[in-house]
Amino acid sequence: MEPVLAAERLTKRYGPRVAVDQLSFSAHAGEILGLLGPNGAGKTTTIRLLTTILTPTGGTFSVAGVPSTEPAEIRRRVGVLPESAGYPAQETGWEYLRYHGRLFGLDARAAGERAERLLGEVGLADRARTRIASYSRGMRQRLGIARALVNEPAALFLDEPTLGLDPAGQARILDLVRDVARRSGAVVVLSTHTLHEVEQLCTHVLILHRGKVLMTGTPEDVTRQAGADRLADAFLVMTGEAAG
Ligand SMILES: Nc1ncnc2c1ncn2[C@@H]1O[C@H](COP(=O)(O)OP(=O)(O)OP(=O)(O)O)[C@@H](O)[C@H]1O
Repeated sequence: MEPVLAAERLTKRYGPRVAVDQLSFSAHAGEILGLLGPNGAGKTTTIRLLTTILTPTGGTFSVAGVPSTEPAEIRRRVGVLPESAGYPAQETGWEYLRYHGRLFGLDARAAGERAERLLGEVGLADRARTRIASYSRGMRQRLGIARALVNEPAALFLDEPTLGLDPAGQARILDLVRDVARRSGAVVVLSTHTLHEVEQLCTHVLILHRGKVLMTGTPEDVTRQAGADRLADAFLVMTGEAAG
């Protein structure tokens, strides 16, 4: 089976600083890949490269077989919830999603229907016609995930999707991500600092440190390879060793 997402020595430099250093990995349909790493490890830069917001300084990647040399085509196949998304407060959730559907070329009716369906999928059907200004943070995050799904992407990127949410809000996002991966068959890549979230949700993990891949595999593989009992301990062992 061809990977949906593949990176080969993907690199991003800012002057002398290497934010992402020869990153290679692949992910297949239905996988949920957790990007882990301490602050500054390169998680956000990786997501920005793979969604074509940034241009690599080295290496290549592909999404659903489309090479990184065709960024416009990649953009049609990816969805992203950025680290801190802004929303038009005066619009309703439905208007917001319909607008994005139109941007991706749906006609008014199809875009309206897509908006309706997605709002249902993320548990916002009853708030479809209220202004985003009245949405809680958790609701906005779910709206952001719906927006990222408007173009039915092959790869969905979520940058710290549960940041700042209470435990119930976090659990709701995790259930939603699991549902999306199962229903759509998309590869989901999410960055997080919450290790128990990764243990509960991710089929694979990629641990980054100073822009390099320290380890990759299933959460169980990574835990075992680090000689730890829990992923959290494995993470500390690896990033601690690498830093020391
Ligand atoms: N525009 C930029 N100019 C210069 N350096 C940058 C820029 N963006 C990121 N960096 C550097 O690249 C490295 C990786 O940053 P990145 O934001 O990708 O890390 P991260 O793993 O997402 O961190 P966090 O967990 O804090 O969000 C850091 O050293 C950061 O300072």
